[in-house]
Amino acid sequence: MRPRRFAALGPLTGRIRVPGDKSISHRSIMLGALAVGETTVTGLLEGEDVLSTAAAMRAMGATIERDAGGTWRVHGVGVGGLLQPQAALDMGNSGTSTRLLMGLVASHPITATFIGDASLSKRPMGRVIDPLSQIGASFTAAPGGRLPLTLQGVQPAIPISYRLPVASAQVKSAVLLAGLNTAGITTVIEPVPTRDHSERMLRGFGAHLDVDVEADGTRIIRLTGEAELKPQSIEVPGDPSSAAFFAVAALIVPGSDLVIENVGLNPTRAALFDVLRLMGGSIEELNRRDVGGEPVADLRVRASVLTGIEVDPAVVPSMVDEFPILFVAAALAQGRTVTRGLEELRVKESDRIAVMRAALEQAGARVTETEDGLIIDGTGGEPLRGANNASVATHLDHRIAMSMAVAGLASHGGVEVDDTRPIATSFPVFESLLATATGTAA
Ligand SMILES: O=C(O)C1=C[C@@H](OP(=O)(O)O)[C@@H](O)[C@H](O)C1
Ligand SMILES: C=C(OP(=O)(O)O)C(=O)O
Repeated sequence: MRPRRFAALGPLTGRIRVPGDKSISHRSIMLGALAVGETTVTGLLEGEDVLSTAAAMRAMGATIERDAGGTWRVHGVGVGGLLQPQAALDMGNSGTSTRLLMGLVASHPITATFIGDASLSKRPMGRVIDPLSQIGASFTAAPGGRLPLTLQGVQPAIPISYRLPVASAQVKSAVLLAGLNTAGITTVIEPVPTRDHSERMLRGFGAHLDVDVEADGTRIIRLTGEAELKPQSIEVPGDPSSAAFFAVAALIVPGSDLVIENVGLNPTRAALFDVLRLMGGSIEELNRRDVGGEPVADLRVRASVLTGIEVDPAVVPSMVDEFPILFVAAALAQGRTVTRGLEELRVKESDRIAVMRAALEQAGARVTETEDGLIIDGTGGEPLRGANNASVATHLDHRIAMSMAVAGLASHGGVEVDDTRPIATSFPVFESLLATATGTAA
């Protein structure tokens, strides 16, 4: 454990740049590892989750290297060319690595064992075991469909048409990635749209993929299998899910005026910024442009008086990882914020509804937990009391650790986070950027 106390550090000012998008970074490595030739990636997130993906793709035959200038070079094996890994694939804390790689392995004639840390070993894998069993892969898993899990892939695999029972980009992506090495057309029917990086990037790498949108918004995604992927040169935009912590910190710490550069604003990801604006947050988009086929802007965020709102459950998939930090904003807002439709938060790195309720209460916020969300009565801009002497429990969850760190910045007594190590899974430079933005760097 590496505990740290976060207390008021003064306003956040100047300009910062957050690391590359985690979802796009995972996919850059995976698709590069399946292309024939050299894919180059700049701005890759060098967080533990993405490094777990890279290690696994190496173990299955790809060559993946970082040059001195920070560019990553991936030499792929070609679709169908993944090799049998010689040891268990350690996925660490990363759900995305596990579920997407299960999809890849499922349509190759290889067997792989997936292991992970205590948090990942509690997370449900049945949601990918189900469709991947339909294509013909077989599984032995710990009770409840959890890790450790051994997957025996199949060749030839059966092309399926699969309707997603949960709104999950990971499940969608697992099925599509399995479809890459499956003859025929693999179809995913997505009643509620989720992040579309897999679709964009599969097309970018030259796969044949069509998306039809029905009148009610259902998306029908068809991928033609036995694809030949062509190597790409990828520039990864900054991660909106990382920018979120600094955006909320700048809104709630009086006197802040911060520019966060190069933030990816794909509409399937960026709903937090819209919700914060609806609450009265001053978030301006500067220099809107395109980076690697994704919309990007610099965000200028100024301290603001926030007002509680009812968050429309329809936006949940477009900000699914941002609720912990939204709860912190709500705890400092004037009036009540109501969130619903968050049941998926209970199966992330921790049960993010229950864990944030406990942590925010400990810091002095007024919070009520419901089955599928939190109701928060904010302080109206007054700092929180702080967590006194007890540290808040983060349960190996990076987003809880960073959210409660930000809560500490807007508290009288500070907030001690019990373990800051998990922050390195998605945002290894979080603490150093915080020091930069608050002018407290050594
Ligand atoms: O596809 C992805 O890259 C991700 C999808 C989301 O998970 P679910 O698909 O399980 O909602 C998200 O929480 C995760 O951080 C990254
Ligand atoms: C849920 C997350 O990631 P993963 O599912 O990849 O562990 C996250 O980063 O908040």
